Amino acid sequence: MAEVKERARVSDSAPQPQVVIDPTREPIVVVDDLHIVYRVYGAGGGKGTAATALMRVLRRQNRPQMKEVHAVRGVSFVAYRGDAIGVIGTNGSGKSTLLKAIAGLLPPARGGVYTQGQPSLLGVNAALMRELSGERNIVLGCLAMGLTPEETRAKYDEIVKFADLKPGFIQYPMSTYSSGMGARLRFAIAAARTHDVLLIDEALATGDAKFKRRSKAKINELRKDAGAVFLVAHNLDQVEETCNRVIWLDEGRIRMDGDTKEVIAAYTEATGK
Ligand SMILES: Nc1ncnc2c1ncn2[C@@H]1O[C@H](COP(=O)(O)OP(=O)(O)OP(=O)(O)O)[C@@H](O)[C@H]1O
Repeated sequence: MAEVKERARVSDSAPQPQVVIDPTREPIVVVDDLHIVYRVYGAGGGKGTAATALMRVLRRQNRPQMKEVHAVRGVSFVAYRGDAIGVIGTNGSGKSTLLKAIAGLLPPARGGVYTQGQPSLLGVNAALMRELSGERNIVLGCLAMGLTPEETRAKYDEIVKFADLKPGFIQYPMSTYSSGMGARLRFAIAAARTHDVLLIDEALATGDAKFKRRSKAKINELRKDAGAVFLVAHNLDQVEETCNRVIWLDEGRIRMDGDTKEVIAAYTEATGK
């Protein structure tokens, strides 16, 4: 496994660490001074009671106030071919936002994301159709990922086997699945093809121990062909087992980026988790 150069730990107020470029490896994702800002309309206008609404009318504030949430604040790093990067941090530190931005689902307020190839975001909320059967979702999911009908047919059995649903469930609507079953099927579909950049957001959190073991093996397999894999997870064991590098986000900024064991040790010490 290629060595990832480590960056120094920084305090909250200090500027974020310099990006260390490794010219011997092929860059797959370049994130350059990325800022993501959400705009929340209606925020800051009190508790939304009739009285506050009346005040707004009297003050001729027709539009509710808008609040900005600066979720990612100047994040920069380079992910190289073969990297499996765990993204960790406390609730609200910006992990999911960073993944969505890499997937191209959120426009940067400043800076940019450059990827080699097409990023695929595999999240617990991945867009499968709840009212359709698992069977139909496999076919639609594969076609949506760009597989041909022949490739879809060839992959079908492997997907069903990997999802390992209870007998018969593959013909039932996904609305009848437990959250764990849905997550397994989504993961199985996404794992059916190789991805240039694979982004996994807590997808494995709902699986049982056996599924977690199998999905870890699958991620390692995907890693061989993928450009880079990103994994957001609260379960540090899972990150430790799967990733060769970890980015620790703190209030939208990179606190540390480097070797998995060292970053997790520093994070555990700082947060007591
Ligand atoms: N759609 C949204 N609109 C407004 N603010 C948002 C939205 N999504 C996230 N945020 C805010 O952006 C910040 C980062 O959220 P994000 O979900 O990226 O954090 P996270 O590290 O993934 O959190 P968690 O561990 O709880 O999943 C938080 O302050 C959150 O409240």
